[in-house]
Amino acid sequence: MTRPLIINPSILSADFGQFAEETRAIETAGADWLHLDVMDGMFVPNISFGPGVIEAVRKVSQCPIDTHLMIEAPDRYLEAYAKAGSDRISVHVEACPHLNRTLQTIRGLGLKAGIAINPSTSEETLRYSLDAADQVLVMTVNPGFGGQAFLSLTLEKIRRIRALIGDRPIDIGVDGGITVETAELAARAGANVFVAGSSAFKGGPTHYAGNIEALKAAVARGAAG
Ligand SMILES: O=C(CO)[C@H](O)[C@H](O)COP(=O)(O)O
Repeated sequence: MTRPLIINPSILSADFGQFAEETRAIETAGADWLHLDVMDGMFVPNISFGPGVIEAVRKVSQCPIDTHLMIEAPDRYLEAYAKAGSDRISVHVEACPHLNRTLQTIRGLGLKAGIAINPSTSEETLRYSLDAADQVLVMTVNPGFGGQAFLSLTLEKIRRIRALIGDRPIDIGVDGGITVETAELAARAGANVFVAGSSAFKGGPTHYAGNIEALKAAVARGAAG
């Protein structure tokens, strides 16, 4: 099944001192969704922000908000991130012993449910939860920090996940080290949602439209094979 190609800038790479302006600028530049990276200093070795920031983004943007919880025991916070204005929430397979239940809870809150998977985790961990998911978010770096290099070993995994999904209406996102070059490779492998931090925000607001246009052209080339 063909899914729409989505450019999903990660707010982690925005200038936090100009948060509202940055959010508006990246949306005006052509962002399809906005990706909000929540880090707890436990599941990943970095701390980012909590529901207050999602609420602030919701106030200034019409874009779908794609919240990525890089946290331990995410069930504790699903309601808070839903209330804050998320449209989609992804949790890590590595942080959810009862993944199917967690995904059902997210859907029960009226949101799309996503499963994020680390580079060293097998795609087999997804098999029995796919029917409860709307998205698989393939980490193409080890999560925790922006600006890392794309791990090419994940391309084969994207292809395997695409096969595992079959014709179910599930998006495959890629997250980490997404540039014009790696976005094209990931699209060719079967991804259709592209989280871009550094490459979307590089050069400041006057470059955002050009950055997003270049990413859109790259993923269209990749998807065309
Ligand atoms: O989840 C993430 C890191 O864990 C981010 O989404 C990632 O930071 C994207 O940034 P970049 O495009 O610079 O790699």
